[in-house]
Amino acid sequence: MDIKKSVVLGICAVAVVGIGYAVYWDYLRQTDPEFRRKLKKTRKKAAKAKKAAAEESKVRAADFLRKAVEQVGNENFPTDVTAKEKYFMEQVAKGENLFAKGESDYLDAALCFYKALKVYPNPVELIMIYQKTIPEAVFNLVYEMMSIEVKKKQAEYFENFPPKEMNVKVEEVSQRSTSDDHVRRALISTKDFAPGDVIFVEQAIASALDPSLEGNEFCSYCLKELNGSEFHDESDLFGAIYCSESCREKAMTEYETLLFTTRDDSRSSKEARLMESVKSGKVKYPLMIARFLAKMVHEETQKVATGIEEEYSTWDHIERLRFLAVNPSDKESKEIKLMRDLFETKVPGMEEFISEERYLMLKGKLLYNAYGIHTEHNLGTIRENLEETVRSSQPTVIGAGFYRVASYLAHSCSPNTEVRFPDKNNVLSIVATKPIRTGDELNVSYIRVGDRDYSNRRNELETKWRFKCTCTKCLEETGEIDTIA
Ligand SMILES: C[S@@+](CC[C@H](N)C(=O)[O-])C[C@H]1O[C@@H](n2cnc3c(N)ncnc32)[C@H](O)[C@@H]1O
Repeated sequence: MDIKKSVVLGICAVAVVGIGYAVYWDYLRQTDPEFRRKLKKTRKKAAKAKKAAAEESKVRAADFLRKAVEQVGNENFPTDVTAKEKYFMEQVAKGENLFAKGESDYLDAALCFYKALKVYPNPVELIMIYQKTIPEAVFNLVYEMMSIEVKKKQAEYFENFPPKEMNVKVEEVSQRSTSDDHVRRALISTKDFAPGDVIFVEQAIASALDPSLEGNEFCSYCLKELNGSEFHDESDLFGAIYCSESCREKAMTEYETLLFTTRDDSRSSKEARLMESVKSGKVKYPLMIARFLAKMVHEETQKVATGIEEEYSTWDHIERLRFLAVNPSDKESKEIKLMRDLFETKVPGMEEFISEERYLMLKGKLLYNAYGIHTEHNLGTIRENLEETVRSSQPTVIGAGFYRVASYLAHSCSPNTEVRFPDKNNVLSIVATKPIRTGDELNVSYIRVGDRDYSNRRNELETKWRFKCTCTKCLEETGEIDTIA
């Protein structure tokens, strides 16, 4: 018998045995209930074991990834360029060798690629390269590590921010008032203070002068009054003036070059239209939003250029601030169009980032959280625009500023702290006005109190910040003091 035939016969014999066994099997299945029961049990057990094994390997992988992120977070990475390059090349080569070995080494391979990301100057670009060059399963593991890291960082936000030296922490407090119960975030003192003590000092994320003062006596960057010495920028066709060379330079680097350096000074230019809308609407927030967005772009480009990344970006800080929703109207649609037109030619893709939802959110956050910046000058003609609900206990303000930490301060008509601008610019100081103990909640007055009665004050607070003030002063005046435990 030749080999070919024997192979065919062999196959036939196996097939016959196979068919015979299948028939016998089917017969048992149909006729023997005990067999059927056992069979079902065995199948269930096998499926269960398979599921458990898959679960276990998933849990093991998740545990590996979590621990890996933790370990990488505590690692010291090289800082100088040559050492970074060397480390990067080593990790990438190691990762490639590992994934070539097969699935069992995918986790270790992913860890190498994740470590390489830590020293690469433009991580977003590298992720895009990974997506095209490494196996999908490994890429997904790298991606998973990145999202664990982001979630961990976000979850720890209020443990790391505000920094310890600011003497305050953000905590959730439950508000028991006569009208409603809700949880709100508040600033709690981490030290004792006497009246007059400065609790913290804070730089603005973005600020803007009242439009009537732009280009006129006040510094466009720090909002300080000029004392004769003005610094103009030749390329700025919109008349911003500065109190010092340093302010001019900062404005140029952070936002001005991006926003307003243009060869087109016609009234129809995008820049001119934005300024026209700010001035005619007598509102500060569009300029603040434009500056804020430009600053974000600057922050991102700096990150790529220097490889240095702050623990939390400005966007991370902003994201957490609460706000009141702004309903879209024609006015907002026009503002959004203006903003998109302005950015579209300057930063590709930015016009998509400025979605209606994002713009309204930013506007809501600014109006809800910003502080009016006051000076001691007698500026009787300058009044807060009614639409701009910036917080201020002073009747006159020269502009507004948006701050990361001070945003969390609650209101009281008889507050234990005060917002001050001691250098007569946009740098804010929170100063104790009463003795403060560690653990006390800090508050400021969102509105001018003076001799206004409680219903007048409550009206303003309810209209602008949608809460009913139940501070001791209000409760004393209303006689409600005993109704709150
Ligand atoms: C600018 S935010 C302050 C931070 C805010 N508490 C948070 O949770 O992020 C203003 C909002 O805080 C709340 N708030 C401030 N002072 C309050 C007070 N005395 N009583 C109740 N709610 C207050 C109100 O909801 C108000 O609209």
